[in-house]
Amino acid sequence: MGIAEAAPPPEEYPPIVKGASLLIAYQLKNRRVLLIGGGVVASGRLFFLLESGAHVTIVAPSPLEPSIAHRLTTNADDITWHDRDYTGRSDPIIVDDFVMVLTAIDNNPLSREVCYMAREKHIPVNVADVPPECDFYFGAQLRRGPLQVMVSTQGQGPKIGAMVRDRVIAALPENVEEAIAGVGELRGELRKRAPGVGGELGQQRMAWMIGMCDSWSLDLMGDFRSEALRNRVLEEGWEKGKKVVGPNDVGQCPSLWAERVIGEYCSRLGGWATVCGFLGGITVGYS
Ligand SMILES: C[C@@]1(CC(=O)O)c2cc3[nH]c(cc4nc(cc5[nH]c(cc(n2)[C@H]1CCC(=O)O)[C@@](C)(CC(=O)O)[C@@H]5CCC(=O)O)C(CC(=O)O)=C4CCC(=O)O)c(CCC(=O)O)c3CC(=O)O
Ligand SMILES: NC(=O)C1=CN([C@@H]2O[C@H](COP(=O)(O)OP(=O)(O)OC[C@H]3O[C@@H](n4cnc5c(N)ncnc54)[C@H](O)[C@@H]3O)[C@@H](O)[C@H]2O)C=CC1
Repeated sequence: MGIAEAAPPPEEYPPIVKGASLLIAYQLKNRRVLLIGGGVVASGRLFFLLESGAHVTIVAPSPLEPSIAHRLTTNADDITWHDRDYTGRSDPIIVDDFVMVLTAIDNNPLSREVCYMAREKHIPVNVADVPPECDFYFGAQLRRGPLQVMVSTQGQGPKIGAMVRDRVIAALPENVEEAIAGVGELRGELRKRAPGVGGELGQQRMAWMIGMCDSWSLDLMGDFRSEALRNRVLEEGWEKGKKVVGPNDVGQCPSLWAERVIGEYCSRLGGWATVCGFLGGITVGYS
């Protein structure tokens, strides 16, 4: 089929509205990052860098912001600290040795100099005090285990970004981490039963996972951490014609009403399996 034939009518494509950032989840594990500055902003940068598994070289004179001093003791292997001012082009520490450079100093001209040094070497740079010189911005973030959300306002309203982030936190289901863990394990086992990359099988795997996620509410997907339930949906669903099986098909959840009314008791009583089984007089066959 030719490209023209396959393409839907142009009005179905969203228009391109330039001026956005590219939001990506950058992998920094064991990569070396240069952080210049030791104040409040640097302390926030350090936290996120350490959580991402980076090795951070800090250049900043004493005294450091207290949380940075604390991380030096708790994460000694992940941080190299040079207790002095960074001097720009004349400094023995060169940007070439890092995959990313961050400045968080109260010195605009030096920040710009570091920025140009990094640009010359095509190393991505964030300059906290000079937004136009940033290759990337930080944003307001939240993390629940594997779940991460970042809000960006294109440099215009960072505090609004933080306020929106707080609303997202309030709207998150309590057990979203469990749901992700459950779905992660289900995907892993599906891959074992149906290995391989791409092709028709890949399409079928993806269609089945999408169907499963659509059929199970976020509140219930944590139950996929049960091996017995995973086996059951794989046996009764995937193995039988790639059929999507919902919670009702496996006696999992009577209704959204029940979900609301008894949800809070679930953890105490050992999870939805116990509660749904008890209410419906059903033995669901897993714990
Ligand atoms: C461009 C960017 C570059 C970058 O830092 O990457 C940048 C730049 C600047 N911020 C400044 C000020 C403030 N920044 C915050 C807060 C945050 N700023 C963050 C990101 C960003 N800030 C990037 C754009 C993000 C986006 O697009 O949304 C957050 C989201 C993430 C983080 O820093 O980790 C974090 C909230 C995190 C949280 O709460 O969790 C507050 C509020 C507060 O502190 O409570 C204020 C005071 C209020 C105000 O000024 O609005 C100034 C000084 C302005 C001046 O001198 O007047 C500059 C420089 C300038 O604008 O020139
Ligand atoms: N991106 C953001 O979220 C925000 C950015 N800013 C900007 O970030 C900059 C830093 O803010 P803060 O951390 O609050 O300032 P701060 O005054 O608390 O810290 C500045 C740090 O830079 C260090 N420093 C100064 N010259 C240095 C050099 N040559 N080499 C190494 N370290 C040096 C100081 O010793 C100090 O540790 C400010 O210029 C401000 O405009 C401010 C608030 C928020």
